[in-house]
Amino acid sequence: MAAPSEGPKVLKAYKEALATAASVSAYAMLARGMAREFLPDELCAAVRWGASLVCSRLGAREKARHTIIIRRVENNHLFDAARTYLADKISPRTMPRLRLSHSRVTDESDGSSSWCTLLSMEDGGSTTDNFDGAEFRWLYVESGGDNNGNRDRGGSESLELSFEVEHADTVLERYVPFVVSAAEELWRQDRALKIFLNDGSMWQGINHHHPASFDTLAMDPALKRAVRDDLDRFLKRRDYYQRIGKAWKRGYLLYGPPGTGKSSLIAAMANYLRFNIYDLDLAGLYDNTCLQRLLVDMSNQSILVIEDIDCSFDTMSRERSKVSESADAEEDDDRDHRTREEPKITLSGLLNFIDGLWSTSGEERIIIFTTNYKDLLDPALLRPGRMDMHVYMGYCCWEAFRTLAQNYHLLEDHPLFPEIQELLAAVEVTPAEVSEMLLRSEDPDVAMRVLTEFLQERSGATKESKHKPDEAQ
Ligand SMILES: Nc1ncnc2c1ncn2[C@@H]1O[C@H](COP(=O)(O)OP(=O)(O)OP(=O)(O)O)[C@@H](O)[C@H]1O
Repeated sequence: MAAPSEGPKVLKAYKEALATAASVSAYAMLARGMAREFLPDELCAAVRWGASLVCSRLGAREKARHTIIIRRVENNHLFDAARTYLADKISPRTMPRLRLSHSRVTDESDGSSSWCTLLSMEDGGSTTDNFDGAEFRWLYVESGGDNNGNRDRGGSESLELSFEVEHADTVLERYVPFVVSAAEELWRQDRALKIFLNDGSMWQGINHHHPASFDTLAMDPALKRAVRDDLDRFLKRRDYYQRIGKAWKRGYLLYGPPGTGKSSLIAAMANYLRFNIYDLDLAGLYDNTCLQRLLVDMSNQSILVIEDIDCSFDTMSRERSKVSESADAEEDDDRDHRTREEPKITLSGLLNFIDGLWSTSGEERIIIFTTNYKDLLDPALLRPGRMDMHVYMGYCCWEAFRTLAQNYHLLEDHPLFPEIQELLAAVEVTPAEVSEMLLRSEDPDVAMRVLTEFLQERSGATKESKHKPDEAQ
């Protein structure tokens, strides 16, 4: 610290320093102004180049960044995809200002709507994303609109994606496709599922809230894994199907006795994939034109289900002759006329039709046939390459029972388990029958006893304990 006598000297030196600094900056401003005025553009550019060279030698040069602008304009799917993708990246924890909107979204396939909540950035907000070792920076920019930020009145919105120039190839070839597919996956997870039933040649949709999932499905664990893995592979194979020139579709034949979970498996697949279900009733169809219209009206990412395929074509013929008889009695109109003709839809016709139509229009389609009697099926359906996977839904095995015990009573273990395991190995009961027994009581002990007695009865074993008053239910 300076001594008191030195005070005035220090003050003077300080004032001189200030004056010097002021004059240096004044000279610098003057020099910049003069350079702009008097130096030719070429010389200025050369000076800038020289300066950047010095900087780069010193390692201080910033790498050149390029920017791609994605504007919000009608039909620019990419803007919506990027916004959805970013909504999943940004968080009120890390960003001080965010916008939250709650809007009604209309499903184009059937006109129904649902509500959706979306976080987005404010004007000037930015976030950084890392992909394959490259850093991508997103900036949200708004311009125009009225003073209340109403962009409907002439304003515009865009997302600016900037990156170091060395990543220019990555951005278009890999990063943008990645953003789009991530957004599509988020949309898929968010959307409310629907099940469509055909009323003649029109689909009628209702919300599909079936709770079945692969976790709650009682079936052989290895088979369950195989089905799930097959679906995963199918989803990832867009490019593969394109390369081999085949429609991006997959066929499953589910067979087994009634009550073994074929419908539950379909619901679990739909929930897993987030695909809508189109449950086709062939008996309601008059001819190929109806069928064609229904198939064309299906959206992508959907499952076409034809249940009890072994009797569908018989039923169709029966329905047709029934209508024919009544039409004979009442006498003709146009529709009656058609009903007198022979059935126009055959199984192989249907299959060829699906192959043809789906290879030219839709993608990501699954077709599922179910039957209780595989032996009765038309060989056209069993031909190699026709249905990609045959899934046998069988009687309740021990592993399947464990799933049901967990579903209904959260039971991992129970003193009656060993006996139930032995009985299940000896008798044929469907998961539907076991479920029904488990639902008889909310008390796990009682439910286990009820099931044991049921199984004993089935196996014809003597059940002494059943007649004891305290155990009887
Ligand atoms: N494998 C299973 N896992 C879980 N629950 C099952 C299973 N199988 C049957 N259930 C129960 O039984 C009910 C009827 O089963 P589901 O309709 O899925 O059988 P299905 O094989 O399709 O019968 P159907 O051939 O008669 O159409 C289901 O709602 C479910 O509660």
